[in-house]
Amino acid sequence: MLEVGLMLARHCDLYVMQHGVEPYDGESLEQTISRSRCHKGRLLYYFPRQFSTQKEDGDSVSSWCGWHTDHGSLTGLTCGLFMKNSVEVPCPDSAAGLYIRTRDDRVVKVTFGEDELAYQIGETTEILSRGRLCATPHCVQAPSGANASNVERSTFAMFMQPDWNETLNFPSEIPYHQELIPPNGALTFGEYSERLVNKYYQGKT
Ligand SMILES: O=C(O)CCC(=O)C(=O)O
Ligand SMILES: [Fe+2]
Repeated sequence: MLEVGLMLARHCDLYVMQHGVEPYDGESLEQTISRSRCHKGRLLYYFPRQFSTQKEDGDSVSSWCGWHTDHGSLTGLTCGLFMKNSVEVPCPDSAAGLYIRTRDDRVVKVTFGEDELAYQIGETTEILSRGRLCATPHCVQAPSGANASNVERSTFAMFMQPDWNETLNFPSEIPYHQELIPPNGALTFGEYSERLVNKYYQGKT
């Protein structure tokens, strides 16, 4: 997944340069990802919907995981695996699964097979590419209907991100989290991540 992610990162760099951003002063996505030892692989597990404590989300598109963007560089994903009572089952509801919001504001269901990988752009890439690449808003919908009971979902996500100690030079114009960036625009990815976590969980900056 990392190997393919690096190939994609190379294309992202070319795209960004073609769109008028100079070779990033050593901040190429490919190089940043390739020298990082800070990627995170996570096996994600979504409980059957009837165990959800959130009642208000009903049948919404984000009933399993709310709309968000990932904060790293690139996220690699495998397709969701659905299980019922410990046995793999076909997805019982064609509306269930991962959704993204496109640049032109359409909500699109992401479909890909078990021998394929999907990649999403993270916020750090949006910021460092001066907005030429956009972080991918996404959410996950739980299955509904008679056959959805006891159905759980698992998938694997690899969050590719800069090294904790990598200094990132943030541009003066950034689309979000502006208040987290010091006047000289320089923060390590670790400092940036900690500021983000404080912002989300304690309302501190
Ligand atoms: O489960 C998925 O397909 C997406 C997971 C996700 O968005 C995340 O963990 O950040
Ligand atoms: Fe995500």
